[in-house]
Amino acid sequence: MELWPGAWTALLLLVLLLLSTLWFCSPCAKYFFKMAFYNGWILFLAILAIPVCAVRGRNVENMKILRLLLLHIKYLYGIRVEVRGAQHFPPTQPYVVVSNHQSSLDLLGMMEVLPDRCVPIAKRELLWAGSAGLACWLAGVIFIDRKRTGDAISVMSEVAQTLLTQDVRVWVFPEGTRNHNGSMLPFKRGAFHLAVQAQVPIVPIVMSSYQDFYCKKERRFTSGRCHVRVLPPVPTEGLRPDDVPALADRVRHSMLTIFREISTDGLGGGDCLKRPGGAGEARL
Ligand SMILES: CCCCC/C=C\C/C=C\CCCCCCCC(=O)SCCNC(=O)CCNC(=O)[C@H](O)C(C)(C)COP(=O)(O)OP(=O)(O)OC[C@H]1O[C@@H](n2cnc3c(N)ncnc32)[C@H](O)[C@@H]1OP(=O)(O)O
Ligand SMILES: CCCCCCCC/C=C\CCCCCCCC(=O)OC[C@@H](O)COP(=O)(O)O
Repeated sequence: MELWPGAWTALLLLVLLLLSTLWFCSPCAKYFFKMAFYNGWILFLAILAIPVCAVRGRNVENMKILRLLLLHIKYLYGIRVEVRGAQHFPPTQPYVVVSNHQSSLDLLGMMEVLPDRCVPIAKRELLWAGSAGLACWLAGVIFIDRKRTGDAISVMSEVAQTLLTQDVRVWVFPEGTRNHNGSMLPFKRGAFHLAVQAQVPIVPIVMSSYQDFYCKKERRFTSGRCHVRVLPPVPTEGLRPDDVPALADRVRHSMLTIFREISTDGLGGGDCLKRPGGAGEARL
């Protein structure tokens, strides 16, 4: 079917009008647009990053390129990221960073403080996230198969060696999955075993609750502020595998205390916690 040339313009204008009406009238539609753009923009940036990173091959130094490309996203979304405690990063030695994991938006806070030669540990599925997966692989992200505990543990043990021999730092989300419920899940112990095996310090990092600007359940995503707090390193020298459970509990407790302190409502309560009868209400 042939369309009158002006019809294309009219159609385009109609679509734009529809999209802008949705944007201004429906917070839910706005949420979906913003999330779609977030993922789409990262996939696009990854396409730009791949050829630049490929020159060096798989190399932790490529993480600097990803970081540089990702740092502006907070401005696009009107999110102010305020960092405190960056002086706590040990200047030279290897260490294990542990941080809370609320959403893929953690990338914004993470890029703000990511130390040099620091690689995140990620679920294997991310490797298949198109251009983003390839960019992560080129930047040395360590992938683990969460369905195979034995394999994941042996990857972590290899990482313990790499930390020391190649002078790298590792970033682990010890909750092991995203958690939107305004608290922290029990910590898995892989990061702590890793630090004890390598006898390197643990640097806890806490990102405040996103509840004032983001809620997946309510489909709400506005501008806002996120506090990122780097806590003093926790030494592991002299600790043995038997000490890992107590170490993990101690670190989680200190992180949860800070999370509640820096989150807007003073409790670190997630969006659903603010509503009577909300899904996470019983957790506090
Ligand atoms: C410019 C464009 C850019 C485009 C790119 C976009 C992004 C940019 C770049 C970078 C960002 C990438 C960031 C990606 C982040 C993705 C985040 C995630 O994927 S989080 C999910 C994956 N991570 C984790 O799961 C880490 C935490 N998990 C653990 O530590 C786990 O313990 C585990 C090692 C994975 C194993 O888990 P599993 O559930 O299978 O078992 P358990 O935890 O129950 O452990 C069983 C048992 O084993 C003990 N254990 C654990 N580890 C060890 C070890 N290393 N040595 C010895 N023993 C170990 C554990 O303690 C349990 O025993 P027990 O119960 O007795 O304590
Ligand atoms: C710190 C977050 C890193 C985010 C990287 C964003 C990449 C966005 C680009 C393409 C979008 C497709 C892939 C989406 C992957 C989202 C990454 C993420 O946040 O992983 C979650 C993982 O941890 C835990 O997984 P589950 O919560 O158990 O399911």
